[in-house]
Amino acid sequence: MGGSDATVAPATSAPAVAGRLRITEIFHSIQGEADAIGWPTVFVRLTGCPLRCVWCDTEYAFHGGEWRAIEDILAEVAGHGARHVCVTGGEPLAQKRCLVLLRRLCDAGYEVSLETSGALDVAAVDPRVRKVVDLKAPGSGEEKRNLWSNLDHLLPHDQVKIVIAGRGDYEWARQVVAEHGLDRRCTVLFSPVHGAVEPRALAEWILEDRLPVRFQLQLHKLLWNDAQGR
Ligand SMILES: C[S@@+](CC[C@H](N)C(=O)[O-])C[C@H]1O[C@@H](n2cnc3c(N)ncnc32)[C@H](O)[C@@H]1O
Ligand SMILES: Nc1nc2[nH]cc(C(=O)O)c2c(=O)[nH]1
Ligand code: SF4
Ligand SMILES: [Mg+2]
Repeated sequence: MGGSDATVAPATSAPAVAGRLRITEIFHSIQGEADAIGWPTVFVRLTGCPLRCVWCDTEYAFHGGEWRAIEDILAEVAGHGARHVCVTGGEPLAQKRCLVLLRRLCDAGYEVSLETSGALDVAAVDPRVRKVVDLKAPGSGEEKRNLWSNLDHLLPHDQVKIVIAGRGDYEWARQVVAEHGLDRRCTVLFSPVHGAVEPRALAEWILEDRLPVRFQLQLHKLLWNDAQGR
């Protein structure tokens, strides 16, 4: 085999302990967003995010968390007994090993979705994962972070989500959808920033303009109005 250097293990046989991720929380709830809305789902929330969207509802995931081995995460997920798993954050793709977690979850047979900011490259995400890729509108304060090449990696089961803080964001989003033919690539979701724009106003703008996009509300906030968004 020629593998005389015992300190260099091939990546595929690296012990589980080397595959740690920083995790804020793992919890079981109703999926409140995107295509899998309504399904009982286990959420794996990875710690840390390089963005600072002004309306972010998950600032508690920016810092802290606990380093956990992938095997340990998989065991806790399994213990909840759900078919759907959502990997979110923070920004999950900011931790490289997130790609391994996603692959392992798919291998284990779960329906896996990934919530991502659209600022990090999604090219290496397992194609079995349903990617929910945000495009950050100007009202987020993070428009400059959009990685437009991510649009080239969208599969029909993926979704693009634009979270809208007002009429200006809506007009930006309408133009982006048209310019990039987004509705021909995958489902496009428009979601109001919780508490910032009247959901009915956004619904009526979409109807008035006959936009080929899907309106969504964060169902968990209607159900629980929990500051931690469960
Ligand atoms: C907390 S983020 C975590 C994943 C990733 N960082 C991202 O931005 O997609 C999950 C989703 O919640 C959305 N979100 C965060 N704060 C929100 C708010 N105040 N109102 C509506 N959606 C919000 C984000 O836009 C994103 O689609
Ligand atoms: N119930 C519930 N559904 C969600 N879908 C996406 C979430 C997220 O924070 O990414 C989320 C969340 O925080 N809670
Ligand atoms: S990218 Fe996601 S987690 Fe990061 S600040 Fe924006 S909404 Fe919050
Ligand atoms: Mg949330």
